[in-house]
Amino acid sequence: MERFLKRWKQYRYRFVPWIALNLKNRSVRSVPKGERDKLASDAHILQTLTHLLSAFHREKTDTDLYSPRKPSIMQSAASQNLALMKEVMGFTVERSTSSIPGGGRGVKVTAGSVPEGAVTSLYPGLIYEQYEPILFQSLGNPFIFRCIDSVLIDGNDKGIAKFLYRSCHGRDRVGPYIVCDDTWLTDWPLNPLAVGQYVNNHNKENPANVSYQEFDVPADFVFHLRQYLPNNYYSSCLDRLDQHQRLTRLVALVATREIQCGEELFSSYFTVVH
Ligand SMILES: C[S@@+](CC[C@H](N)C(=O)[O-])C[C@H]1O[C@@H](n2cnc3c(N)ncnc32)[C@H](O)[C@@H]1O
Repeated sequence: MERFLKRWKQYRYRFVPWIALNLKNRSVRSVPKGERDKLASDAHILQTLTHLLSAFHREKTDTDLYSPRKPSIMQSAASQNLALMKEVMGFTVERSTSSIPGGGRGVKVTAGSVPEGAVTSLYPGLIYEQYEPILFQSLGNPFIFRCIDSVLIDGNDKGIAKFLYRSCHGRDRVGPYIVCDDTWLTDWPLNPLAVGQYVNNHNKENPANVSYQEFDVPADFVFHLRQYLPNNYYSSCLDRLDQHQRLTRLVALVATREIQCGEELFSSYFTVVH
């Protein structure tokens, strides 16, 4: 019994509500604690993001919030950034129908091939510290992701989650500057990496090919590139002395092997930390 309880506590269920109903699908990714959990180093993730987001910014078209967001402008800016992703990273990923029957949406590699250890996507959403209230947002919500340190990220693109993300996005503007991206809530994400919330859990026929990895964006990250980061905090900057001096939690989905064009990404919703 004691052994059972110990193992139980070691589990880190990434998506609690769905996993609770799907114990038959359970299989586990086992990781050692701390740095050794990392498939890609923090320096590699930071370098990838800086290169890619700098390319977006260099080629930026006028999609600023102050101007009305016309679908045609947003669509062309999103396609342009997808092309830049291919140029900078050598591959693209996009949301599409999952190959798993009844699996809803999934994410596929749509151009090039993903090398092992590459950042394939990011898990967007509003970040909650473990002591912050999330009960109402979590009801019937399959998009609440749990980090290894129990920080929660709500990546739902509908309902109250969408409303709260949008309102925090507006709240934290610094003058004309946007400090996070909210276009992942639309059909035209300006950061094409921000589709990790649609990655489905692996099954027998489709073993996992990506793995979640927490990454904290340093406080001195290039300020004008923050407009492409698809995460923001639920808590107000007024609760903290300087919102923009704090680390920003991201979750990267890192390739565990080379993934070819046309393949779907699959993760493991279960992780055991030793
Ligand atoms: C984080 S969401 C993933 C995106 C989701 N497929 C969608 O269409 O929005 C988690 C939900 O995806 C579905 N899902 C994930 N993995 C699955 C699998 N292997 N088989 C069937 N459904 C799956 C379940 O409905 C689960 O609640």
